[in-house]
Amino acid sequence: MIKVESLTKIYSNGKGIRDVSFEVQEGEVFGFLGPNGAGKTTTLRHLMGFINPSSGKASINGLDCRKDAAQIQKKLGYVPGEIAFYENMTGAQFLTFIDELRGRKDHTRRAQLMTRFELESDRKIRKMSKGMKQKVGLIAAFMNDPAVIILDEPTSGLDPLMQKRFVELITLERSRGKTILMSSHMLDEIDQTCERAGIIREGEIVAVEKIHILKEGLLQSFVVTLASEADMAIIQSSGLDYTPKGPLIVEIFVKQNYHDMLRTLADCKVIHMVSPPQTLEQIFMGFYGKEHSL
Ligand SMILES: Nc1ncnc2c1ncn2[C@@H]1O[C@H](COP(=O)(O)OP(=O)(O)OP(=O)(O)O)[C@@H](O)[C@H]1O
Repeated sequence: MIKVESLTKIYSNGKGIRDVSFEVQEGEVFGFLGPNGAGKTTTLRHLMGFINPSSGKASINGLDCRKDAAQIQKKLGYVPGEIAFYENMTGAQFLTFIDELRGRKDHTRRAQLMTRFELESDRKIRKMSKGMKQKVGLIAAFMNDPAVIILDEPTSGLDPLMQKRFVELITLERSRGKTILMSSHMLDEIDQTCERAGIIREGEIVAVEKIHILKEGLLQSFVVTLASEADMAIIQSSGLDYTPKGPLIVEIFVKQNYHDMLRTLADCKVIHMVSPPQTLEQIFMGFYGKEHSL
């Protein structure tokens, strides 16, 4: 359905993407993960046909993303990373304008999406926060009910409740057989919505895998507060991978060997223990070792 083949774009400053290849199957929700500046937007803009590649190609449903850009853009739902609107329109006026451009008469879906995202549709766009504009962008992309949707960091600016509503929307659209490609720098979000993901780092794809396989490589950390120096000594002689974080605090890194950590901690008095949310960084560290962070 979506096919990216050896796509390369080198900007005049030498930055860009190199030899990027991946495929998204029909009906699949595919995550495109990478830190800021990794090349996500550049790749997605090629899919929209906005830029010429230095080499390689991209296609959607057999159509060439550059040559057949107009045809692709008409059918696709797209939320860009930086959304530019007609600032003097209200949210409702903008959405009506888009519907008119597309010749769409049935506004039921638009109304449902406005309710889902609790859009204050009478507010002028120039007076909207980043999160409010993001909601308008999401509604505009989904209201046409497109079969293929490309989302560039779709939840940036959204508060946790709206992020949850977004995840629910993707789950619903997935069950309706939509093909979705979404970029993110947050593992959690991709974990909740996608079956597979590609990871991009410094312009190059480093992995394309099912999410559960990516997570198997995850280096999970636990920050543990111990009661005494004697407990610290147990950790020090345990063979566990850890970093001291304070006089009686350690961060223990685990890669599937949870039982080793639990056995060691069973001999200690643990005052407090927390596992910070899993990050993209931890996947990289799991794959390449702690010295190769992002
Ligand atoms: N028009 C441009 N001219 C020159 N360099 C560019 C241009 N657009 C992007 N870059 C550079 O190409 C690299 C990839 O940028 P890109 O915006 O695709 O990354 P990204 O993964 O989407 O990151 P972000 O989440 O920060 O937008 C970065 O080093 C960026 O500075």
